[in-house]
Amino acid sequence: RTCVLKLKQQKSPLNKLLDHLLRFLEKRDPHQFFAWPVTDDIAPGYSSIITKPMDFSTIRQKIDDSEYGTLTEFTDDFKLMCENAIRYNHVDTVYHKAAKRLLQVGTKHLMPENLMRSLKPLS
Ligand SMILES: COc1ccc(Br)cc1-c1nc(N)nc2[nH]cnc12
Repeated sequence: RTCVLKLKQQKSPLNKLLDHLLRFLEKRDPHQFFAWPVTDDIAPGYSSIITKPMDFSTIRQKIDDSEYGTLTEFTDDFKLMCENAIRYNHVDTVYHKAAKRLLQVGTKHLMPENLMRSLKPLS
């Protein structure tokens, strides 16, 4: 029985990379605004304005369920998460500003030439 369990836990190279990238991106959200789904209690009317919610815990679950076939699908969810906060929150809020900064830092490190930098220690 244990051998089957071990096989299941074997991570694919893509999942190892996405795991590494997620941890890197989560570190740039010190206030944990993006750690969990935004609720209507936290942000009135959020669910009627933001039709495709996304957060780091959902991204984590999708990695663990091998739902990402490519890096682009992961990057799209990361950008969606940031853009939701940029759209819902006014420009002068801490959430709008945090989302813009996270998006800028994240896209920089998700570019191919910079990806190699974070890939090297993994190889
Ligand atoms: C999970 O969301 C939060 C958690 C704790 C706190 Br304090 C704020 C938020 C939050 N609030 C708003 N208005 N917009 C967001 N976009 C992403 N996070 C948020």
